[in-house]
Amino acid sequence: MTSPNDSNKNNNSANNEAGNNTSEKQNGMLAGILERASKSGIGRKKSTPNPVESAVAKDMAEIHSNPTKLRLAFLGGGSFGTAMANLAARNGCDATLWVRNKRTVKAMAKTQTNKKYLPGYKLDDRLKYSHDLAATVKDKDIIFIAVPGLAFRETVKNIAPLISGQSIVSLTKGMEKDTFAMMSDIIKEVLPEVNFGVMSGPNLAIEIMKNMPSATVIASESEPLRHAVQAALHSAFFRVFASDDVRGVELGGALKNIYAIAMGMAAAYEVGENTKAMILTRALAEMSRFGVEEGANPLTFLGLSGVGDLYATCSSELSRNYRIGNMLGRGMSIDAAVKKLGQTAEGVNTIQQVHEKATKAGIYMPITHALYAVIYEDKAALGVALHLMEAGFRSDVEFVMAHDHSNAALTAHMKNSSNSAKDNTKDDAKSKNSDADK
Ligand SMILES: NC(=O)C1=CN([C@@H]2O[C@H](COP(=O)(O)OP(=O)(O)OC[C@H]3O[C@@H](n4cnc5c(N)ncnc54)[C@H](O)[C@@H]3O)[C@@H](O)[C@H]2O)C=CC1
Ligand SMILES: O=C(CO)COP(=O)(O)O
Repeated sequence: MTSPNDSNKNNNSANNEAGNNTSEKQNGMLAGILERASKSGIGRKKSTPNPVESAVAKDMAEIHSNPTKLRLAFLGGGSFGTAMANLAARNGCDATLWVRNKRTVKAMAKTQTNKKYLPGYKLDDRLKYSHDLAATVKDKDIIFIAVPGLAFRETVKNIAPLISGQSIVSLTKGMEKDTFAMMSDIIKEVLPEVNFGVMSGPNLAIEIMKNMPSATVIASESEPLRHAVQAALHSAFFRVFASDDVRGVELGGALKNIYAIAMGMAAAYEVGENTKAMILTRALAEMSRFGVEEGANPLTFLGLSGVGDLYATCSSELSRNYRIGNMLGRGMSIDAAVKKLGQTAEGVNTIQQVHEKATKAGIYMPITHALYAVIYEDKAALGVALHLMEAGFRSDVEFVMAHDHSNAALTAHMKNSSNSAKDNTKDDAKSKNSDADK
């Protein structure tokens, strides 16, 4: 199998002569960043297919022409697990949705709706429901997990003894509390032999239920798994794109929740479009900067799972994170806002994890730190926002362009000019005094 890296190498050598100047220029522009991303190897390394991968791989050609062969489990009966299971069932796959509560399962099977999380939306007749985890997971090709980040490890541990040849795909956009583990880290830790992927993108569940055209990204090192997920979920309403940057795609989905909270809060203050554009764009810079430190490819943040999801969640009241921010902006405490929402808002925990990690690692994340100060240190939002605006000179798009991002030279120059202006003023004053003395 040829990896995307191999084909890049071939293209590069074919274009070597003609493209020398351009490629030097690009190397200069991306100086160090791509190198750091590839050195850390996260999300870029191609592992040798393991026995689990071969379960999907061996049927790949058939799956492509006939996705109905796929047997899929969806764990987590909230809005997203239900929406994705429904898409798969509608595509004709053998799809089972596992929900932990027996009574809820009975009600869903009877009414073919998810009354609590997606009220009023009829689910496909072919979707099956179960509260029996072992029966749901057994003999499946792919297990999609859509439980909140805080319940992810427990869920993976519960299915671990049931895994024989299944692949796992995380749909969760969270981070584990205190460990800073992403969901793919948890899968690797608990089930090191298992073939896995993560799916993330601008996918507000209710819009998907309304058949509003949407797109997402499946990221995995395994090409067969990427294809199988595309075959399972792709439709005229829902496009599934592929990536091999697991870390970048997963971080995009988790980090954007922080900024959806910031934007919801800003909206409560009735900020203008310029302000929203500034927050969104500087959020993207922060996400990419953090991503690079974590071994992601910064260019992934320009895709659906980065800027795409950032835009969707920062602009919509359908986003639970946005709604939390809005309630905070209207003066509610974080505990009261979470209680009122009554659904998952991953950003509440992600702010804490990223604040802590960025502080320890010295990663410049001013918006995240500012939000943390407002939410968890009870600082006044307007004062914190003013402080952000008064921060020193920075460069634009410094996460992909090689800049001196502290702008040290310019800052020093400004300092010198202001010092010499002060000296001149002193000199003027001195000479005025001495004139007066005369
Ligand atoms: N709702 C959306 O539009 C999207 C959500 N996501 C992500 O999907 C994940 C799940 O979110 P939603 O479905 O929206 O959440 P939700 O708040 O709608 O539902 C969460 C579901 O998880 C279940 N659950 C909680 N703890 C559990 C445990 N220990 N074991 C088993 N089930 C448990 C709850 O009973 C509930 O059914 C989150 O990480 C979210 O960021 C991703 C894309 C879109
Ligand atoms: O991730 C989402 C859309 O892509 C859903 O966002 P919320 O979790 O903020 O509702």
